[in-house]
Amino acid sequence: MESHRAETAPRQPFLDLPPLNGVAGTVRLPGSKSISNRVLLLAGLCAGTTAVHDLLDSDDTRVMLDALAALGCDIERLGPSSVRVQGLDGRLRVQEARLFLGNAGTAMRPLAAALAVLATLQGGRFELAGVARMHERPIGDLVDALRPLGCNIACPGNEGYPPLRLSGSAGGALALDAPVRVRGDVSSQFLTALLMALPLAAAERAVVIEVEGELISRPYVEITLNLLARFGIDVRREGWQRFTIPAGSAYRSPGAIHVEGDASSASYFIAAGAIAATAAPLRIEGVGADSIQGDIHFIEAARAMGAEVLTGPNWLEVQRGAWPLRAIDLDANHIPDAAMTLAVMGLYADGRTRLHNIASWRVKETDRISAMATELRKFGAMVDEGEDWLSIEPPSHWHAAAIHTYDDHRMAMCASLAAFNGLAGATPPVPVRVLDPGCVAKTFPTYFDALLGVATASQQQVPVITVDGPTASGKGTLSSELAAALGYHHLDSGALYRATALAVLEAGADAGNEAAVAALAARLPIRFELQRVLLEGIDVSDRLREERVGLLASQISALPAVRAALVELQLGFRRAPGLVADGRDMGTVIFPGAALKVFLTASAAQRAERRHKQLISKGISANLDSLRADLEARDARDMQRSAAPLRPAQDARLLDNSALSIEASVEQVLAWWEDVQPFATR
Ligand SMILES: O=C(O)C1=C[C@@H](OP(=O)(O)O)[C@@H](O)[C@H](O)C1
Ligand SMILES: C=C(OP(=O)(O)O)C(=O)O
Repeated sequence: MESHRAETAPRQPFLDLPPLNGVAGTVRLPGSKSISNRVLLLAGLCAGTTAVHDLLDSDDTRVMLDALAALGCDIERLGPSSVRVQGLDGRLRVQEARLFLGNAGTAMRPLAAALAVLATLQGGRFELAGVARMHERPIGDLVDALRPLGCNIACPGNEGYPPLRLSGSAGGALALDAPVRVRGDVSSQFLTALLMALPLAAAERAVVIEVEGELISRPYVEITLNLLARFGIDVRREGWQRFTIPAGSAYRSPGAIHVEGDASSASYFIAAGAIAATAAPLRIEGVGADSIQGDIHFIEAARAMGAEVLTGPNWLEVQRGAWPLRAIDLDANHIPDAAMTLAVMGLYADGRTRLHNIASWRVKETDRISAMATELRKFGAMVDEGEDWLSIEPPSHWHAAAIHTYDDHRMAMCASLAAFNGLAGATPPVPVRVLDPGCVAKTFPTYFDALLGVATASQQQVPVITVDGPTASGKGTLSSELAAALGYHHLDSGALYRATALAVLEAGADAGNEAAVAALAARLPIRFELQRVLLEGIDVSDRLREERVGLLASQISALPAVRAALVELQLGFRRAPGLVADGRDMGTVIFPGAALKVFLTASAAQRAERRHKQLISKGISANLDSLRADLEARDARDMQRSAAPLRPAQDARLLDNSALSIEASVEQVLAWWEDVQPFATR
């Protein structure tokens, strides 16, 4: 399943968040999942083309886009978050397709209904499947609503659950004389699905849908009605029980449509603001009080807990009000997704927070009542659960915990909010390990970047791993692999010296003038981006590897004033979630308090051989003996220089990788890293 994930989501098996102590700045929300998938499907069904702007790019929308493409819709990318969809005008262009819909309820349910209706009227065979959890999420109430209309639907796995097989032959008809009856107490998506599918059969007659029993998650049906209206379908609603699609209804493209930011995704930042925006409000852009999404009402719950929220057109500003937060008792049926965020806010409250009427949590990405109870207890909270409720009392003593996320994006995003525990008085503040952080790909692939873009941590709390060692010991490769495995930043301090050397060469400065070189170092306009080094915005990664640059770097790095000039710059790389710093004096001088220090060595013969291979593979001829002599001379110079000589820190762990593969070295360091972590692995 992970292979289907949006590549912008984290890939590592866990992400350790250090204790966070504030939030500030502005965050821009990704598009709403619920709006994106509805708009895509409606654009696919209607006549004409629809340009969709600010579309969410995530696993859930990708499966919808792929499904529409498989059904023969032309989809043109207009930009990073815009597409143009050529609709099918209600006529099947493809008679057979197998659609993989991941774990997207907003794709599975509406597509099932639309394709069941179209296959019955026009003929066709369609198979709809998803990930294993999707096959445990009920769809029986929708199947039971469609079968009496004459739709042929098989559930080859378990009755009432996906996968589904939908089939029909051309010239079929739907039995629509009696109202279509659907239950609404398990998921509102079944009603939504019928409301989007049945306009396809309402050209000549009105279609009536009646809800049996209670309808849950009602605001999502409002999103549906709102968007149907944008596409030319004016549904008449009588309470929440009866919906009439008027005779003569036909989908009409609005031409262009803009997707609001996701109000459920906003909840994590509203919570972060309520907990940690103490100096100035956190600004959240993309959604405002006039949103058509029901989860905007999360604001009221957050206010009840103490948040100060200002709203405007398409923006929110959130600041801490009451502190600790006030515990609340809330019927959260209207905000099933965002209410999970309230459970985590409960960790910061002045008593017991109780959420009820949330039975649907049990049939979503995971059994969310049970998952939330299990995981929040790991922090030390007292949590009780019932069939349709959850109550949370904050920890009296916080524990560092490794949180299982159950392939549920919201569990991962919620867990991250526990990293503010220092503000709740945790002593010491504890880090939070989020297992499988990549599951946020479902609706918010860049969530952790967004959070860490506005969250602050005290530098002392940000973990550092240092990797020092002689030239060609492989510390660069080891460090970048470690950083990737942990989702940490990487400081290649050697590159700073090389970049300074390049700057000296470019400026034609006198390399012997220590003060002049130090002045250049102090103003170095350097940036690291995706494994590339930029100097004044220009990619100089390859030039930094040039021989003359390396030689000069080695020379100027012996100058104390140059080393001093680069200290601040290096310290600045210590940012959440953590840092892997490689060089020659990382553990001894720059980060003497690092939680883990590695001193990497390999025999001179091995290192010379590696460098030789590297050069030969680039088509550069090289002599093994002279390479080895150069290396040994460089070692001697590095070890004997007076300013920060190359030597292991007293508390460094030595790793001789002469006979180790890169993977084995990475594994060894990760094992050492685990040794110094406070997480109890359960
Ligand atoms: O229609 C929608 O877009 C949704 C409806 C809700 O589901 P239920 O109606 O199953 O509660 C919600 O949880 C889901 O994330 C999105
Ligand atoms: C319940 C959710 O998703 P789905 O659309 O798959 O039902 C959710 O996003 O929290």
